[in-house]
Amino acid sequence: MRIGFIGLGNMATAIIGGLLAQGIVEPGDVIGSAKTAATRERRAAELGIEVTADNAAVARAADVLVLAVKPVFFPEVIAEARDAVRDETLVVSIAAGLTVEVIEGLFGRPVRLVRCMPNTPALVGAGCTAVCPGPRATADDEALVLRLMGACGTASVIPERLMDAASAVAGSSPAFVFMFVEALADGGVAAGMPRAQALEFAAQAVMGSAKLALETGRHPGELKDMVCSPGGTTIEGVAALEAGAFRAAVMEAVAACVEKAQRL
Ligand SMILES: NC(=O)C1=CN([C@@H]2O[C@H](COP(=O)(O)OP(=O)(O)OC[C@H]3O[C@@H](n4cnc5c(N)ncnc54)[C@H](OP(=O)(O)O)[C@@H]3O)[C@@H](O)[C@H]2O)C=CC1
Ligand SMILES: O=C(O)[C@@H]1CCC=N1
Repeated sequence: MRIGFIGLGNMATAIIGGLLAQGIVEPGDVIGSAKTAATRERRAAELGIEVTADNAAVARAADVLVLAVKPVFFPEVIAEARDAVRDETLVVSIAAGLTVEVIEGLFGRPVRLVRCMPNTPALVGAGCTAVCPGPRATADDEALVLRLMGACGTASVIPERLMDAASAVAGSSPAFVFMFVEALADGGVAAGMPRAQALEFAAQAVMGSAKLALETGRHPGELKDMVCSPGGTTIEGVAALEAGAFRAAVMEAVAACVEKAQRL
């Protein structure tokens, strides 16, 4: 099975890196295209994959064709690739906001299409991918995408009406988490910690907290309460976050992402 990627940016690279690290594919199984020679050369060197400037060549070579350019470039890359997409080619879109109907409209004919919303932790096998099979995708197509993306973390089928929400909560949220990690570390540095140590402690605490929530299944409020000793230090920090409208800011960030996806 050959997997083709049109677009070799941040997300495609995270998926390819994850698939290679998990041993799901070999570098020779992957072909990709990018706009600039600089990106093509960098990805070929980093990942050992075949690269080309020719999007149609990627579509011709691929059993699974992943469309991994920004939504605004979908019309032009699909125009270049569509004649090379065969009836048996499985097309996977990872674009935010673009519905199955819109993508099929760009192909001008029915295609076997699965929409996915992955995130960059796929690179280290800890991704979270929402999967939405289009009407012409078969049960085998769905199973294949779940197997591929599941190898890079978790992968779950969701209805298309929830894809914009999943795009925010899974796709975009790593950016918010990294901002939080950076801010935690800044606070540690302000209190005298060396930068590298503060970053390591902050990232490890975030990872451990996520693991605790996932593995215990306990409500995050209960887990928060377990940290707040009566009259202790943590509740002072919780009060400071509430004064800064921390949770409202996070909810507004999710809503802003959803709104933007609906406009794409
Ligand atoms: N980044 C993320 O965390 C996530 C992104 N996504 C989705 O993934 C898609 C890609 O996003 P992201 O990886 O962040 O974007 P990037 O900007 O990092 O990468 C886009 C890639 O597309 C290439 N490209 C642009 N035009 C063409 C073209 N005409 N033919 C071939 N390749 C082209 C670019 O090439 P070059 O480098 O040469 O300019 C680049 O390699 C988007 O649709 C986004 O919604 C989904 C989930 C998470
Ligand atoms: O910012 C974006 O548009 C993409 C989609 C989800 C994460 N990154």
